[in-house]
Order: sequence, then structure tokens, then C-alpha cells
Amino acid sequence: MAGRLIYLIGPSGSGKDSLLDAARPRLAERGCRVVRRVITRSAEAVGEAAQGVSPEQFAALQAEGAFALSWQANGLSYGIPKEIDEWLAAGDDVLVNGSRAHLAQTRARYPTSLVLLLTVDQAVLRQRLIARGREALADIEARLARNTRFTAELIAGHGAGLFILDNSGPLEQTVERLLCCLDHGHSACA
Ligand SMILES: Nc1ncnc2c1ncn2[C@@H]1O[C@H](COP(=O)(O)OP(=O)(O)O)[C@@H](O)[C@H]1O
Ligand SMILES: O=P(O)(O)OC[C@H]1O[C@H](OP(=O)(O)OP(=O)(O)O)[C@H](O)[C@@H]1O
Repeated sequence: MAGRLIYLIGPSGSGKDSLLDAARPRLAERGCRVVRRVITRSAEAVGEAAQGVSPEQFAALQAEGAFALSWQANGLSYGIPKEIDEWLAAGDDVLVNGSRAHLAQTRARYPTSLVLLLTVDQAVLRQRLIARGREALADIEARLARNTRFTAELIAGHGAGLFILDNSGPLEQTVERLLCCLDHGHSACA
């Protein structure tokens, strides 16, 4: 049986990378693979979660069909390696750190995907982005503005089949809810 594509989305700073890092061993125990993304971000700013490439390298990979999904956001290009199709065909679940703006295209290609929206209270989000210290303040403001536009639209437009995971509290609690959702379905894990 084919595996499930699990598409984790949420605002910049909502905790997608932290959640995936914290849940990684327990996801592996369940046979769920976490995709390593290809990103045009400098190698120092990516780690286990991503491979950094130059814009030219990204364009070459895209031209040779290396990506199952790809998008641009926040001045960066992101690619999801096409190996995920082999993993899914082999029956493995595959978890992707995705883009809200690319949700419709992802659903078109993977109609049975499970979509998880990570949310955080906006004031908490601002504090976390500032504390993370990865972007300049102007970039943080741009990300917060992008978030305000998106979240309401998303919930209105994709309510059914969009599972909300709130990460305003402790990360461990969100990890437990994520695993509960995968094991038992969202309604069992409020
Ligand atoms: N539940 C949480 N409680 C406190 N801080 C958190 C929590 N989740 C994430 N963070 C912190 O918030 C910042 C943004 O998280 P990150 O995982 O980089 O988000 P994203 O990948 O969605 O942009 C990081 O500094 C991270 O340590
Ligand atoms: O359409 P959006 O939902 O806004 O998403 C745009 C991109 O931003 C996030 O990536 P990235 O890891 O670069 O940013 P983050 O670490 O700040 O979340 C997310 O994973 C997408 O790749």
C-alpha cells in the first residue's frame, strides 16, 4: 500500500523545524521519513533539515526534474527531491516541511495528503522570530505580514482536511499531538 504524504505547513517561526527535529527519532520508529529539502540558503544556515545550494545549482536540478515539488518564498527557492515518490510507492509515510502558498499544487499532485497547519499566537510568534535571530527585523516584519494574510485565508478555504496543531505551548506537547494525529487521526488528539 502507498504511504501517506504528510504536509506540515505554518508561519515562519511557528516551529516546523523544531518540531521535526524533536520528533525525528519517534517518526523514524514509525517508518515515517522526514524529507531533507534543497534550499538556496547558505550552507551555514541549513543542517540536517536541508541541503544548501546556489540559485544556479537549484535551477539546474529543477531543469533535470530532480524535484517532486518546488516553490519560491521569502526570496528563496525550495525543492523536495523526487525520491519521495519512490518512498511513498514503497509504503513509507513521508513528512514534508511545506509552503502554505503551495498547498493547492501539493494537493493536486498528492490528493490523499494529510495537511497539518502549525499555528502560534501572533505575539508569541514575533517573540520567537526575534529570539531566533536568523533574520533582520525588516525580514521578520515581512514574514509576520505574510502570516497575517495567510492563516485566515487558509482556514477559510481549506477548513476540511486541514488539521490544526497549536504550538503556542511547550514543544514536547506539540510533539505528542503530532504523533497522536499520525497514529490515531486528528479528532482523537485534541
Ligand atoms: N513550543 C515552543 N516553545 C518555545 N520556543 C519554540 C517552540 N517551538 C519553536 N520554538 C522556537 O521558535 C523559533 C522558531 O522555530 P523554528 O523551528 O525555526 O520555526 P520554523 O521552522 O517554523 O520557521 C526557534 O528559535 C525555536 O527554538
Ligand atoms: O508559503 P509559506 O507557508 O509562507 O512558506 C514559505 C516557506 O517558508 C518556510 O520555509 P523556511 O524554512 O525557509 O522558513 P522558516 O524557517 O522561517 O519557516 C516554509 O517551510 C516554506 O518553505
